Amino acid sequence: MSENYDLIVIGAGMAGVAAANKCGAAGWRVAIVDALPYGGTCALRGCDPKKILRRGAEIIDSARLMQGKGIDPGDLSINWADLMAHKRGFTDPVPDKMEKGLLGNGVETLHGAARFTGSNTLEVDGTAYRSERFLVAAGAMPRPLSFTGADLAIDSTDFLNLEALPKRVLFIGGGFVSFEFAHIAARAGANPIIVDRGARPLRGFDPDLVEMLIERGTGIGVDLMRETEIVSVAETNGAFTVEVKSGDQTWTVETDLVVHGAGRVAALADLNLEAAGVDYSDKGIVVAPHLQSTTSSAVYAAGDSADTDGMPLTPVAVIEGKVAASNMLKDAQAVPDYAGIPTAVFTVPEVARVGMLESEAKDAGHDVDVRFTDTGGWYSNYRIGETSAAAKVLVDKSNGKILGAHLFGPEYGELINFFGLAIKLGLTAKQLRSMTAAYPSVGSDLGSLL
Ligand SMILES: Cc1cc2nc3c(=O)[nH]c(=O)nc-3n(C[C@H](O)[C@H](O)[C@H](O)COP(=O)(O)OP(=O)(O)OC[C@H]3O[C@@H](n4cnc5c(N)ncnc54)[C@H](O)[C@@H]3O)c2cc1C
Ligand SMILES: NC(=O)c1ccc[n+]([C@@H]2O[C@H](COP(=O)([O-])OP(=O)(O)OC[C@H]3O[C@@H](n4cnc5c(N)ncnc54)[C@H](O)[C@@H]3O)[C@@H](O)[C@H]2O)c1
Repeated sequence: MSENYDLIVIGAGMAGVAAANKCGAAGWRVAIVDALPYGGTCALRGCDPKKILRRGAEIIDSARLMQGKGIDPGDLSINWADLMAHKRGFTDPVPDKMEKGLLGNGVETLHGAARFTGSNTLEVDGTAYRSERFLVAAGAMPRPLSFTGADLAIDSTDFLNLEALPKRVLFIGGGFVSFEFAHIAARAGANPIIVDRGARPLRGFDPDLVEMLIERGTGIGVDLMRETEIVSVAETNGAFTVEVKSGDQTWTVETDLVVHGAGRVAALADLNLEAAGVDYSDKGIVVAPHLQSTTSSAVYAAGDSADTDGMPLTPVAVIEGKVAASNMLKDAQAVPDYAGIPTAVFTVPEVARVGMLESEAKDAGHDVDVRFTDTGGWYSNYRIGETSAAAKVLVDKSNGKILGAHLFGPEYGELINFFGLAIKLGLTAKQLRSMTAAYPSVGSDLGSLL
């Protein structure tokens, strides 16, 4: 057994690295361990590579929107292999860079799968370690699916590494992963189908704007089957027959690829948390609001593997990693501030949200002024040929404060950040409207939305 550490961090993703760097820089003896190359989901298998592929889709879409308006898209197309190489130009250097950054902060970097052996001990591929504290930042993994042939579906990581994109692609689930990837696939020449068991996909987003997104998707060839369950998947000669069921009707869909977009669960199964006396569920480690395990004082958790009020998103993972680190360093009980954290589904165009949904605001008893605007005809959309765009801003009538903002349109994934800041600072709609934006920028539409 090696000597005592102040902290061992499990998982070198956004949450783990933020915490390890902070505690290492503060002079603690810190080690971090990952079973995979350093970088975690966001940088290697999620947000960043996804948005590089999306760039290809944006260019195709932008050119098509300008057809007959001075641009001839001709046979403009995505070269999938080259786009993938462009993606690897970003992802390949990440593990080295991240490890160097950690070493620079005095953090020891370990490689292998960690597994608890007691409340203050764990082993990494057979080597034992002891620490005063642990931060579990192990992230999430695709939810195990139980229908026959579920193992024939590839996951989001596999999709982001595809060497070639086949023509027919079926996505299981109507969430972030399926919508984002289907929008990329359609612009790359595929015919995507999204199969969702619910009546309303992207449930965390404004239903009116999601319906506009679905209609926009239909226009580019993204099909959606609602209230439809997957019964089974079977493979014959490299193609797949997917049996689906809606109500009492059952039918089959032929496809070349099946992609898992049916949600993710905390990646805790291999950690042997029972040995450390740590309570957990599919949502993550059960923690107090200050991110300490409710059943083991030596263990903290952050990011996708912590069961908190924060959504499983990168900005949340970073905030939680930093707050957990600060609480451990100071023996304090600070609570992460989740106010005003925006989220976007990076379809083309994107749908974005910050703060409350209209239904949440009304259920919470707010007297809500719902300011809905169809911005499809506005200058900023006319300029680029987009006709499908809208915004819904929720203002509390009692004090003028912004309760929520919901946007669907090009560049609105940037515009949403202004609303996030306004909600975090508790600004009123009038105060936000007092901002002067560069003109003509999408930011200059803000005043008119309020
Ligand atoms: C396809 C996709 C796209 C996404 N796009 C976005 C986006 O655009 N914006 C956004 O905000 N969020 C996005 N997300 C979510 C975001 O990636 C996650 O919320 C974020 O990366 C979580 O960070 P984390 O540090 O909690 O976990 P992770 O980054 O997943 O890191 C966990 C690490 O722990 C390691 N690990 C697990 N178990 C062990 C063990 N036993 N021993 C050693 N190491 C272990 C794993 O190998 C992994 O590297 C996306 C997710 C996916 C899947
Ligand atoms: N842009 C982003 O921020 C971004 C992008 C991708 C992923 N993520 C994160 O990753 C998480 C996982 O994403 P996701 O898209 O896999 O999940 P999700 O939770 O967004 O959506 C899953 C969907 O699958 C449906 N579903 C579940 N089981 C099903 C089944 N058997 N058959 C048919 N439909 C089924 C659900 O009803 C739901 O609509 C997200 O919650 C998000 O936090 C974020």
